[in-house]
Amino acid sequence: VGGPAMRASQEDFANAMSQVKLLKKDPGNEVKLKLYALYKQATEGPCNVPKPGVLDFVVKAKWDAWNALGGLSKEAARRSYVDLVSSLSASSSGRATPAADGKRADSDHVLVTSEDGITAITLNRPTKKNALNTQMYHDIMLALKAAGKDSSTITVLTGSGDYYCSGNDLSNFKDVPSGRPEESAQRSAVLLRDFVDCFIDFPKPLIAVVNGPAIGISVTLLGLFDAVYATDRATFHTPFSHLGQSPEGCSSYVFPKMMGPSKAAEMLIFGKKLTAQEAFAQGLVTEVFPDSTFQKEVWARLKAYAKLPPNSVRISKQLLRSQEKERLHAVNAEESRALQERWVSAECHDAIAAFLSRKAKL
Ligand SMILES: CCCCCC/C=C/C(=O)SCCNC(=O)CCNC(=O)[C@H](O)C(C)(C)COP(=O)(O)OP(=O)(O)OC[C@H]1O[C@@H](n2cnc3c(N)ncnc32)[C@H](O)[C@@H]1OP(=O)(O)O
Repeated sequence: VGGPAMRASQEDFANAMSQVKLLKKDPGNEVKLKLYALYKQATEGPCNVPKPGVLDFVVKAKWDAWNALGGLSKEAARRSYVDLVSSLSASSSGRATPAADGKRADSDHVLVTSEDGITAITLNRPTKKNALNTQMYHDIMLALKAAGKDSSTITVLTGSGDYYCSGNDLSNFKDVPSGRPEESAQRSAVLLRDFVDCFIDFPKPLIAVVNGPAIGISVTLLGLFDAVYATDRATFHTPFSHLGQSPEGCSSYVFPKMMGPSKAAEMLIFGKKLTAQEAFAQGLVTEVFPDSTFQKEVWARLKAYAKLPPNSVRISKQLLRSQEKERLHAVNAEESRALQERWVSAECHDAIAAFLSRKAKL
């Protein structure tokens, strides 16, 4: 990614730092900690100052928030800071926000819980079928960075409501400042690459609990998970050509290896939607469960896995991934570059416009 995006981002960052002082409403301690952490990460990089004593509550809370960002790049931290300030400014001034549903986009859409050795990240935007808005990409990255370092043995991604995830929020395309589509496409490509990198580099077992239909990027990423458990109600759909786009999530490399080139082409080029059983037959899904017992059976299984010795599990995961890591990063970079071009194409614009004007549905 070239210099212009970086310079623009630094300018945005400086503006956001000024804006934060003008907020009319106090955003609350949790948000203030998040802002502090992102600011430190953006300006100084990962936290490497000694951990303060437990009795020094405020300093400890700040340190924890900064430390939780792990190795998040300065650039990604800057972007998250800018997005967070912009959503706060919008809500404090009553303006419409970039979020597709008109509400403030914040971590309410990505819930994180940690229990029984399992950190669960839940996509929680059921009214939009858990479509991923920009803030959610950032929140998932933060959640993964934290989960990679916490004491849990395994990490789970799942959805709330009837969908697992309907993929990229197509309304993200509405937020392009007029006259700057190339810049916006470049920013999105950087975000996409950073986002997928977090899955490639995730250091412990990552398990998808696919509670319903999955579309787009939520399907392609499954190739980077260590196990994928699906309800028999789930479907797997990657309609990239219909949207004038191209595959991401390393699927252009992982899917052909996993299911053979022609089955991968049916999905990734021609947009064939798979049932859960078909996805199982292609190796994309590890096991399919009846919807009526899905949650009970899967969580019982996960709790048993989470009792395994965490270090052993982590080392095995890393060994399995290490052979392919470099290649996956290269594929991710290439796919992100291709999408950057697709996003400014007429084919893509027409498809998104059709969805947004409700002329098209998958
Ligand atoms: C950093 C950027 C990275 C980008 C990476 C590239 C990623 C690519 C992809 O993920 S491509 C896949 C994109 N997804 C789609 O094309 C799905 C679009 N949605 C639909 O076709 C349908 O909504 C449906 C099939 C998911 C569900 O249909 P139905 O059961 O009839 O429900 P509704 O259509 O009424 O949906 C309810 C509500 O949710 C909104 N919604 C659903 N999915 C999305 C979405 N992906 N983007 C935006 N909005 C979505 C839908 O508009 C409805 O909203 P409303 O109630 O009308 O306000």
